[in-house]
Amino acid sequence: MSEEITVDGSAEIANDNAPVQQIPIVDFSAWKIKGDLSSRMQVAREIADACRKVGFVYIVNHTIPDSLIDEAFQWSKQFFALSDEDKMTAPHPDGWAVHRGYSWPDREKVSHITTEKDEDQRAKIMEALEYKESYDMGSDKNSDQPNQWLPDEVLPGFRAFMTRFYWDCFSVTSDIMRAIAVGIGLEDEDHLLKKHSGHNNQLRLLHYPKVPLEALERQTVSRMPAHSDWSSITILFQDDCGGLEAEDPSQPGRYIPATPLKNAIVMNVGDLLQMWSNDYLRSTNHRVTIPPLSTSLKGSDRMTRERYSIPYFIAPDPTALIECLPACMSEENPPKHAPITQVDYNRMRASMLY
Ligand SMILES: O=C(O)CCC(=O)C(=O)O
Ligand SMILES: [Fe+2]
Repeated sequence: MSEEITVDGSAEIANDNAPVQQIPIVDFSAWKIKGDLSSRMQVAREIADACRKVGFVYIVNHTIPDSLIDEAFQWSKQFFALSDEDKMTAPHPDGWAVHRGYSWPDREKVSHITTEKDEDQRAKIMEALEYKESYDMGSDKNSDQPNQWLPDEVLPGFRAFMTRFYWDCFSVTSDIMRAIAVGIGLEDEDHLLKKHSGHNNQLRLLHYPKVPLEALERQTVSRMPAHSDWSSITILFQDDCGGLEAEDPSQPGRYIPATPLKNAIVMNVGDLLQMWSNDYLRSTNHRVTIPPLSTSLKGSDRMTRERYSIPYFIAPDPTALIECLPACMSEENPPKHAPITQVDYNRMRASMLY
């Protein structure tokens, strides 16, 4: 038996005191059956529970068809297979203010915002080459973050597909946010969603090229250093390479592999939802490191596999105020964070990235 903290910060007795060792899997199919209130509640509770204990959850039987996910990865592969010259027709603008377009290897510095606490490790992370390339997109209606599309003749159909995929991702994440709202006891399932028009989200294609395993082992090269996301929530699709890991909140410094599960959504809580919920839900640190099935070669010839992933970050509208939800505070558990707008929080975090 152990003491557990409830949504308003009071304590209750619970049986489950086992160390968190894996990322829970939630079957989302019952959420879609509108009349079935008790099954919907069960899904909502399972997701909220995972967000509280681990901050990461696999969601299966969601509404994004497998064929669409496959197609997204095919487009991503085609994009990254373009010549450097072609990719550079849509470069990430200088500076941090616009986070759109193509970032070549080591351009974006997640090391600058790493959550790694060990001093020696931090020093290594700062020196390592961040060997990933990315392409970021958003809503065409977001004038603060203008898209950097490729000229259509460079990859015909790419823009149309990605625009559609962006809104399909928003549709499923809207449902996930509704479930989270219900799961943490909010009366209005749209409460969180009301601050999210969808125009401030970010769809990102990521490619981690193959790299000598020794370079990752010696940490002269990194894939993605440990960090938290500054979204409300993030969903992610990944190929079968592996290497994504989430820090175990109950054992800081210990990482749990987010082993690829075909077509599952990997969902994680971002900093904003953690702040909204007064730290009840966890914005868990995560990183991309050596994939488990890395090599068939020997010595310095050993190569890791290349890896593709597609995260989608949900953010509230820029002027939305992130302040503690009344349901998540009490006299004994007052708000832990000063209210802040999305745009201010984003500025604080993004300004260190480029
Ligand atoms: O590539 C991945 O699996 C993780 C990406 C990620 O954490 C991010 O872009 O914030
Ligand atoms: Fe992340």
